[in-house]
Amino acid sequence: MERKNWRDFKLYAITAANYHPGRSMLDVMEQAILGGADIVQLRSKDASKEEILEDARALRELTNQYGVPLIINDHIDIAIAVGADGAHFGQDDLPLAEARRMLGPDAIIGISTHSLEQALAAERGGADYIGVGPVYPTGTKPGRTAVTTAYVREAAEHVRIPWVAIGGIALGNVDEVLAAGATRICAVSAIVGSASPADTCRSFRARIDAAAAAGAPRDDGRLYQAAAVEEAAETQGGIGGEAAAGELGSAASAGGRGAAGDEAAAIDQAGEPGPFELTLNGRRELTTAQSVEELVASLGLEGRSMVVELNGEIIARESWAAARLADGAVVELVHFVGGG
Ligand SMILES: Cc1ncc(COP(=O)(O)OP(=O)(O)O)c(N)n1
Ligand SMILES: Cc1nc(C(=O)O)sc1CCOP(=O)(O)O
Ligand SMILES: [Mg+2]
Repeated sequence: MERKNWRDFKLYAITAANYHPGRSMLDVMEQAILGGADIVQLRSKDASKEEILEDARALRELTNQYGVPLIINDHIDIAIAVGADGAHFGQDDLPLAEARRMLGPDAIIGISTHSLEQALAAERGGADYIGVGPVYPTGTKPGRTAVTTAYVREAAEHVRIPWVAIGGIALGNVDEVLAAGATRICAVSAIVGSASPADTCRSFRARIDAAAAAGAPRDDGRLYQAAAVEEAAETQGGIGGEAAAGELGSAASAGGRGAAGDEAAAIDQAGEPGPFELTLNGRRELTTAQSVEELVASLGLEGRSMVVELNGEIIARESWAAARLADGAVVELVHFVGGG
């Protein structure tokens, strides 16, 4: 499995067995990876060292299978023993220089930070990435003071190494964190405690990608958001008017594909709809959604002001249920956050 540069990670998933009783850690993390988590951390606070080692070995195998980096929280010896890609430390853990000496120059070393001062010290100290949080109060680390999106804004402005927002982040507030400048998101309970970690990760990825694309220029030189608003206004008589300049929009890579005739739903031999691949905002995704309406719902975006383009054509909202998705469909979603 080809590995991408770990620095390009967007969605960081962390284990927490207490959030998924009755489901195995490996199954939950595999679902998270399939949904788009592109870095994984083993964080185990209550298990014995032996159990953590066993989990670490199993997770190493799984992450190797998918070419996803594995980070071990707290236990540097276990990180070394299982050949993890790196380790994550807290402010009161091993000094960074010592961790580097033990793990070597190629290891990914992360450290939690709760203020800009700590972030800049981590940069100087040789951290490869930092955690920025907890952005919101969270039951996963109860009693910690939330740093709020104010620290996210500071990190966006001043931190030069990769950083990831963490703490109380869920689909209901992730847009706010992205609007504050985060480009990478880490979630524990929202992912592993979800009924469908894969769908939740897909939804996170769609929001992260959407925020990233909002300011990116298209091939035609226009901003995605501006172009989508203009095109929607032309096609739908003004839906784009719902979005105000400067709002967080979402969009996708350029280019539609295929004709409307390709849009029949994928049905497997047994007559059951099976997962198939589409390109969603420039990313190849697996989905079982059979229509635009189902896709929007699977991303947790129902009720949002949104423009949908399918294979190069804008689909009016009243046609979402009828607009069938098929293998190879190219979908671009532009949703608008806030009003006025
Ligand atoms: C990505 C990421 N950020 C922060 C943390 C928290 O680590 P730490 O401060 O060591 O606290 P515990 O996780 O050990 O309770 C993290 N694990 N991952
Ligand atoms: C493990 C951890 N570290 C944090 C930090 O700010 O350093 S916040 C946090 C908990 C994240 O879990 P959830 O996504 O369930 O809120
Ligand atoms: Mg720790």
